[in-house]
Amino acid sequence: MRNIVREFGGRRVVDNVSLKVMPGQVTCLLGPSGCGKSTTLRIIAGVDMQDSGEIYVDNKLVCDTVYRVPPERRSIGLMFQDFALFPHLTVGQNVAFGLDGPKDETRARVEELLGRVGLLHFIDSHPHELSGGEQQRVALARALAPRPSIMLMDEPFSGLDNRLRDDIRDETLAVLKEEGAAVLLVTHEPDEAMRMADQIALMRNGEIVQLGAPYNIYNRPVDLEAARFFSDINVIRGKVKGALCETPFGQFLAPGKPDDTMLDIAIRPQHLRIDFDRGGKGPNPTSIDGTPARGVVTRARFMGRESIVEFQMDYDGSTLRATVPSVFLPRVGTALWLMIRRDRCFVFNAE
Ligand SMILES: Nc1ncnc2c1ncn2[C@@H]1O[C@H](COP(=O)(O)OP(=O)(O)OP(=O)(O)O)[C@@H](O)[C@H]1O
Repeated sequence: MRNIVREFGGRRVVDNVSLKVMPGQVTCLLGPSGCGKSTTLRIIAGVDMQDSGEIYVDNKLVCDTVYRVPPERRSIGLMFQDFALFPHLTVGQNVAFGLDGPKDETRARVEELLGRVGLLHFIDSHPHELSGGEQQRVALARALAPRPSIMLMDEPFSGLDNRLRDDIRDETLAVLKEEGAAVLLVTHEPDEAMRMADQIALMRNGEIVQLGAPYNIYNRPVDLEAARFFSDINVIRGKVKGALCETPFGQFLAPGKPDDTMLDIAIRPQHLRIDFDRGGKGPNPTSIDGTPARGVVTRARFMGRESIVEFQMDYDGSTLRATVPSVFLPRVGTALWLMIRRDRCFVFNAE
């Protein structure tokens, strides 16, 4: 899609979005509720129309503001959260629904897909005899049956309970990869995007603010909001002097930033280092971890795989949060020292 714009009542809901989705790849359109993800998907599907911009499938124009290929001829498969299987048709008939070739070819394709999602034995059952997760897999088989070039999926797993969801995500991903369609999956859950995506398009207020592989989006967020979208984050503010940012945790490199610029140093809770108090003193500063700052534990919670410890910092009374693997539960009131790994922090202009 190129320069897609969509307005409702003068408000830009999709703001100049360009995006390319490659065959055999899953792109996740990720963003908070209301940022315009579903509208984007509906425009690609052809059930809504952009105010400007173009859409191409396999390099052929399918829609601009004057020319428009109808939805059913766009070679696009759809799967939504409230995927409804036809209740009066069998599982096999549901999957065969969009196929119009010779009977034996249709039968072979239906069996191939049901086999792939592990439900061939349900071919003559009716949807109500299947669990939610099984119905979901039938819906996937149905959407993929006509070999669409593009699969559009809008929060397809949100109706499923948590434990089921992980398995279905993995299975779905395997089937999508085998079929080789270009997949655009809408989700507001970072975990889902990280799990599914080859490429994440992070969307905010109708715009794609960052596009990249999950690793890069997580480790090189464009701004504080992008960082915060993926996990809890601590922010320490500092002021630039001579390309260095002064903070209670020592200096951070701030190349190219003019003096007196206020910066936000952002650090995820798992990247704070905790050390013990030695009669009012902390560990010695190092080039990797900088200067330690002292805080007092205000809360400590055991979460199973990790523990979350909250500190009130001596330097300004603000709260920082650290996660530590396994069981480390300091008592409330304990003084400890925190350090920030230089290679794990993000430096942004202050908001
Ligand atoms: N037909 C419409 N008329 C007017 N406003 C609309 C219409 N469709 C969507 N909107 C508005 O556009 C904005 C974006 O909606 P959209 O459904 O694309 O967001 P979303 O990112 O998919 O959110 P969610 O995850 O909650 O579904 C919302 O504020 C919504 O109210």
